[in-house]
Amino acid sequence: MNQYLELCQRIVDEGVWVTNERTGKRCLTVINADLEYDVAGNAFPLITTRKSYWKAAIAEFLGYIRGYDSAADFRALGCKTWDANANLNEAWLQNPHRKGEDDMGRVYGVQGRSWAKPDGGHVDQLRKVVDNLSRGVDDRGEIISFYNPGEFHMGCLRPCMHTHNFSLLGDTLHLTSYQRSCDVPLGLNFNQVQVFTFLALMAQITGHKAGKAYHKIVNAHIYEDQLELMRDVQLKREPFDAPELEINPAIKSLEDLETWVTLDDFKVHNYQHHDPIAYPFSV
Ligand SMILES: Nc1nc(=O)c2c([nH]1)NC[C@@H]1CN(c3ccc(C(=O)N[C@@H](CCC(=O)O)C(=O)O)cc3)CN21
Ligand SMILES: O=c1ccn([C@H]2C[C@H](O)[C@@H](COP(=O)(O)O)O2)c(=O)[nH]1
Repeated sequence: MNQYLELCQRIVDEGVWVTNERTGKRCLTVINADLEYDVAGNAFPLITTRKSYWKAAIAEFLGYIRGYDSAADFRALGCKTWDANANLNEAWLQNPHRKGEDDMGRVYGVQGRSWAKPDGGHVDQLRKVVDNLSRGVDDRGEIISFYNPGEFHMGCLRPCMHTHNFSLLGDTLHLTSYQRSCDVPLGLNFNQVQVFTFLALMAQITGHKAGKAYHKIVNAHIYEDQLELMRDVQLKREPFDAPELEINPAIKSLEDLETWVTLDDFKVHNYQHHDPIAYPFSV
């Protein structure tokens, strides 16, 4: 929690104003942040200085694992976070590749599970990583990348957390995740949960101990309409200790994640938090 608050404070103290053309808003911005999560010690990186809707964050990631491309499928899992990008962004609404209501196009999970090959067919990046790790193999390329510049024009948003690189050291699995752009008040609250949970889940289904997750962020920003709430409300609060995440031990394979797993298979213990803060969202 302290590393999150330190990043927020650093943006407030040292951030530079940058105008963002896509949203038409100014963002207070810093470059480079390195966060670390102790998955072995189960210190779940939930924000405690406001109420965090962690279930929606896990639902969003489960949708990526399943390769979803429709905001309706995300809603059915319990997460509304793609409604705006799928249905309210003017540039995407006019894009000829948009297949209709709720379509997100070839983003995130679509690239992770079915990256189109130029010579035909598709690559299932996640399946390959799961298969290798399950056999105890780390070929130094256990990478799942959502970042496909050749198909940016076919999706509603370029992926922000774009690459996940797994590493096996002995019987312990580690994860390094890369993020190009980070809405610190809203997105990071979710992304911390997702990096942590992805490592915990992958260790569980490939039969390894979970180690550390390293989260590397390039452009970390606070939108102009979020700044006051962050500086004068959230940053004035004292954090509580980290809660713990419990994952149903019956989840044993990628097929389990693809088929029957729901948010009921995840529980958080000892989550003490301050009141909710409703930050404005930029489409
Ligand atoms: N500007 C922007 N920021 C983001 O963080 C973001 C995007 N766009 N577009 C794509 C996804 C969608 N994500 C989102 C979208 C909405 C919330 C959000 O509104 N969170 C609220 C309430 C969540 C709920 O009730 O489930 C929050 O208080 O955390 C969070 C992440 C993260 N990403
Ligand atoms: O997982 C996510 C997804 C998105 N974001 C934020 C970061 C930016 O504020 C916007 C994306 O805008 P771009 O113009 O494409 O950079 O969404 C996030 O923090 N986490």
